[in-house]
Amino acid sequence: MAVKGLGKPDQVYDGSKIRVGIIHARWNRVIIDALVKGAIERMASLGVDEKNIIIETVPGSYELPWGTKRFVDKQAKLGEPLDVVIPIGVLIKGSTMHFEYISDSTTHALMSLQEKVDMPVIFGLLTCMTEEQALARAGIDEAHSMHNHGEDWGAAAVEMAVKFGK
Ligand SMILES: O=c1[nH]c(NC[C@H](O)[C@H](O)[C@H](O)CO)c([N+](=O)[O-])c(=O)[nH]1
Repeated sequence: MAVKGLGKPDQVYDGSKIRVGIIHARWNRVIIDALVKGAIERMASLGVDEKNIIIETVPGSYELPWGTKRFVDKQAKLGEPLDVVIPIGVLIKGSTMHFEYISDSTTHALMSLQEKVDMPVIFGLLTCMTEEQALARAGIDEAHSMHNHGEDWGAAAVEMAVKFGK
């Protein structure tokens, strides 16, 4: 019996009235693009209009917290406020401690950002020890051994925006 992973939603949420921001890093781009595609496809399947999915990018995962804050502010100023935002980044362990410092600091910053922007900030940061782990979690490894985690993030975004929206 599969234990790990996102369980079935308690109901199917209608995303037709929400606006979602996706802000993604550009490091490890092949994996990023698969995750973003998975999130968009899942949100579209839940009724989110593709014109209500706004995409922004930053250089790397370390820039996600500040970039997300400014992205949310910019959309509000444009009169097109977001209901939820999905920062997406892929960190892959290298031979230094860079990975650990960025993973830890970015995770904490994204968690606390929710209070500042007063909206759900979905955790779309993959922190992987190997490239194979990252490919698998984007659903693009040879064996297709895992589902695309971007789909889970898209589903979480719709649920959190619909359930707890302002
Ligand atoms: O998004 C990532 N940024 C990475 N570094 C760049 C970092 O996020 C910043 O963009 C950079 O330090 C400039 O601030 C990564 N590594 O270093 O391995 C990585 O794996 N993923």
